[in-house]
Amino acid sequence: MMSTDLSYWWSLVGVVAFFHGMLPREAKEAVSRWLQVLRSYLDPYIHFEIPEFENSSSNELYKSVQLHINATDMCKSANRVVLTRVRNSTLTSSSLAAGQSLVDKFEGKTLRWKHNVQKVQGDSIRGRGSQEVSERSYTLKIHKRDRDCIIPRYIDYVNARAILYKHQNREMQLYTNGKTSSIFSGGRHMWQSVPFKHPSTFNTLAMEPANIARIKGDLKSFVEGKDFFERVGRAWKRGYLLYGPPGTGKSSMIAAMANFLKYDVYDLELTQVFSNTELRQLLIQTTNRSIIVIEDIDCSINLSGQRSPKSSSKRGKDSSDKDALTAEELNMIKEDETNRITLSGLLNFTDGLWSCCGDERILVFTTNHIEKLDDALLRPGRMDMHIEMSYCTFPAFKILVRNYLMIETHPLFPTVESLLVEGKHKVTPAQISEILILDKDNPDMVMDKLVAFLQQEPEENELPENAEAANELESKSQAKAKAPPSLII
Ligand SMILES: Nc1ncnc2c1ncn2[C@@H]1O[C@H](COP(=O)(O)OP(=O)(O)OP(=O)(O)O)[C@@H](O)[C@H]1O
Repeated sequence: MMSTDLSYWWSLVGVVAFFHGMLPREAKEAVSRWLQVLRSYLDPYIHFEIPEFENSSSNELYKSVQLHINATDMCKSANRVVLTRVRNSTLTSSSLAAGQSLVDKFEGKTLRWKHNVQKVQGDSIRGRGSQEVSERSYTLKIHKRDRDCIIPRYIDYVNARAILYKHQNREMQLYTNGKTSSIFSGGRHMWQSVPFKHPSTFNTLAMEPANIARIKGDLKSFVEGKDFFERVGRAWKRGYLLYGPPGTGKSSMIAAMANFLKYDVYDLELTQVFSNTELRQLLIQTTNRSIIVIEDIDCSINLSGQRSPKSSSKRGKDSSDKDALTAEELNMIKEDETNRITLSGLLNFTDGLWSCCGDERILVFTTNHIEKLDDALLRPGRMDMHIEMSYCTFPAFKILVRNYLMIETHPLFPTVESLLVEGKHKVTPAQISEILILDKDNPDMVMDKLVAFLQQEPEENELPENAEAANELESKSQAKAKAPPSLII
């Protein structure tokens, strides 16, 4: 029945089109209007117009579509692409050339984007007469039956992709804390930033490849874990404790994490923070999707969590004996506690009430001496993953050689391997890097020097500690790391 109806309409359209050329102008226009109505009635698709408005916030959706088309690499399948700079941004993005269309898939449905560019006469500018300007829009073509079920979700998806694309292509920032001297801001604790351009990545990090894969996997599941964290009622944050001797790549690891996630880095200098209140003031200013770093946590400050003997003796009474104190003395103690930075104040941000301020935060603590850390910091739930940055192993050495000398193998590799495995003395990736950087164009000379370095007696190669001390430290560290584990690598 339906097909008979349609063929009837189509024959009618054919007849009208045949006589169309012979009609007078008014009749032609009327027929065109009639044909348009007919076409939209018969067309099973609906066309959404998304125009770009110059200097208007209402073109946000147009921008989002453009970024979404970039983010999904849809442009790769187009014949003609235009490179443009996204307005009010440093981003360069490719967009579809005028008239080009592309297909997108969402929840199993097919959607088609078309880019329209039309030249029109614009307003006169400074009396120079009207100018030709381009009016741009995207048309989204979608089957009428899918309209209501997917359009809201699809537009949310396009916007989310655009935000992600912008985030991943923006300039990252490295923040450090300081105090303003302005009398107006009353010496407020603030962050100052510089662009963050550290070249370290997970490809340049010398570390056991399996460990790198685990850390990358952990970070990935963290960023994709919004729903999970909500479901289990935990703050969307993750803590990493990096420990190991100097020069084993703790700072390089932080930079690699930041580059992998495209997160800003807040390098918190704890020695410049004097109370829990100041610490709170700083931490609530940090933005979502950032890494907050406290380096050398063991020596940043006394984080024992105990009241300082000085303040206790000043009051002449033990603060734990609170029943024996007057209300005034109790107030003084309370005030003193807020005026000092304590381990519990810091931990409040890792798993206390304040841990929920902001989303997608990563906390990284580093230390050269895990054995010196307070057990409270190592308890499960505090730092989710303990990562040991160790002396150079042979697989890690191969990564360094590949990066510095661009070679995958060398006749001296077995010698280096046996020297590293023998472990007569332990060398850090930093020490090896210092030799590998000598001459990138002369691998033979560099490898000779490296073997000579590894064959030196331990005391000759300027290790910070002798082998015995290093071993002792390591066994203490291992004992500490075995303490109630989070995830230990
Ligand atoms: N695992 C590593 N992979 C690649 N390069 C490394 C590694 N470890 C050290 N290096 C090299 O040594 C330099 C110093 O390393 P880095 O500062 O990351 O060590 P660290 O463990 O943070 O040291 P510290 O405890 O003294 O801060 C880096 O700039 C890098 O060139």
